[in-house]
Amino acid sequence: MDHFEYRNGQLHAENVAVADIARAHGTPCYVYSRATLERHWHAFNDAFGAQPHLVCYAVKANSNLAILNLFARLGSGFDIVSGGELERVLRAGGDPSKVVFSGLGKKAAEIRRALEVGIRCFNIESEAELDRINAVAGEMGKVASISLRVNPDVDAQTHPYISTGLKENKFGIEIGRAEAVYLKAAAMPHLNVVGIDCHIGSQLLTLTPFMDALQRLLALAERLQAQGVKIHHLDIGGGLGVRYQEGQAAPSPADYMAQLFTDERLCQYEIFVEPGRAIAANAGILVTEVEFLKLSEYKNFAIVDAAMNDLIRPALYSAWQEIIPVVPRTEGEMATYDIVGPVCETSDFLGKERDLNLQPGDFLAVRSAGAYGFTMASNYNTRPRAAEIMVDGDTVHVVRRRESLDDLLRGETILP
Ligand SMILES: Cc1ncc(COP(=O)(O)O)c(C=O)c1O
Ligand SMILES: N[C@@H](CCCC[NH3+])C(=O)O
Repeated sequence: MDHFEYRNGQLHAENVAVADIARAHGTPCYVYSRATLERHWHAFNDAFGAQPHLVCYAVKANSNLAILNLFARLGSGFDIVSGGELERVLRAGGDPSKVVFSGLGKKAAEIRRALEVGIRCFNIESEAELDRINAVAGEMGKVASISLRVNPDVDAQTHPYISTGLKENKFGIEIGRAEAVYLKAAAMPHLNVVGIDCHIGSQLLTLTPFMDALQRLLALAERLQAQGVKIHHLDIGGGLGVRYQEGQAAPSPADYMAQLFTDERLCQYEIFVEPGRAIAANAGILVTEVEFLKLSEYKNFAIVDAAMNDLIRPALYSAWQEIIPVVPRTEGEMATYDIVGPVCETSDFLGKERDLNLQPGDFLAVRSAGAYGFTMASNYNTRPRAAEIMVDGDTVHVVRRRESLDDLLRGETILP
């Protein structure tokens, strides 16, 4: 259970009772395990053995500075999608020369800043972006290292909202056009072609789509090399899924790499990988308190103090995440509840039809909440965002305090 385990009748995060954290720091709060985060990062890094590679942690999954700093200390690279994420990486002590910049709407100012600090590579998503990066680099008297994010038209077999590698998706450059665009890029004075990039989607539980995409990338790389465009690295993106639910099977990073490297052509390139969820999801929980129980003959609701503004995945993708009691009751009855928040939307639920033995005041933990939890949180209904807490062995660190109402209202003005 990844450093979140029941001991002495209650849930622990590493060596600390989660109920003690909830009482000391209030709910809702996110609780992360340092040991789990580091173990997951190493699982990716070690899966490569002696193969030249760079693990570029996808910052969007969980961008808390303390987490980025842990990975920076391990020598990690980072996959960013905005100037904001770049500043986070820098502030956390990340090495800009290990940063790849993805995303399809890079603004000139963001490109300028990335060139100024010397990132490793821009993953370019359109021909227009090629022109913009060439122009900005030219103004600065620099040469930008680039790869094209290729859209291989492969079905990632995941939720349609997080599939990115089909030709109808907005991402990347259609693979049929890629060769022509590469030749154009290679001729631009302020661009240096260094790699090929691809990211077909998130929460993939089978390896076949990754293999299909890889075959297309390798074939493209061969065609480009034959035309004198030197390809140094292949960036295979992120996307490896995790087990959210009992009975789900997710390939490990080691399984994933073993499968990819069955094609030996891969060994001639440096391999970049951009995992987010597979590193962070099961390293975090969202802890919430039951405020009220609302019972009827049709339906039981447990109204809790976390809501869709804290964790939007259930509302947005009908995502299923396990919900467990922090201190399981030894007396009383199980009942079937929808676990809902206080937000004024019917889609505001964390889980539906869960069998739990509950009383008001109980703490619940939503598991697998370390990725795309806090980073997707909002202030909807003028709700302050939750605290983020990192457990490191016996020690509890508040790595982001709960927002205050002052934080929330800052910057707004009324008319004179
Ligand atoms: C370009 C890119 N790289 C990496 C990731 C990280 O994906 P995941 O969290 O599924 O590993 C994403 C998000 O899907 C992405 O868009
Ligand atoms: N936000 C999504 C994943 C999207 C990945 C970003 N490209 C999730 O919570 O599952």
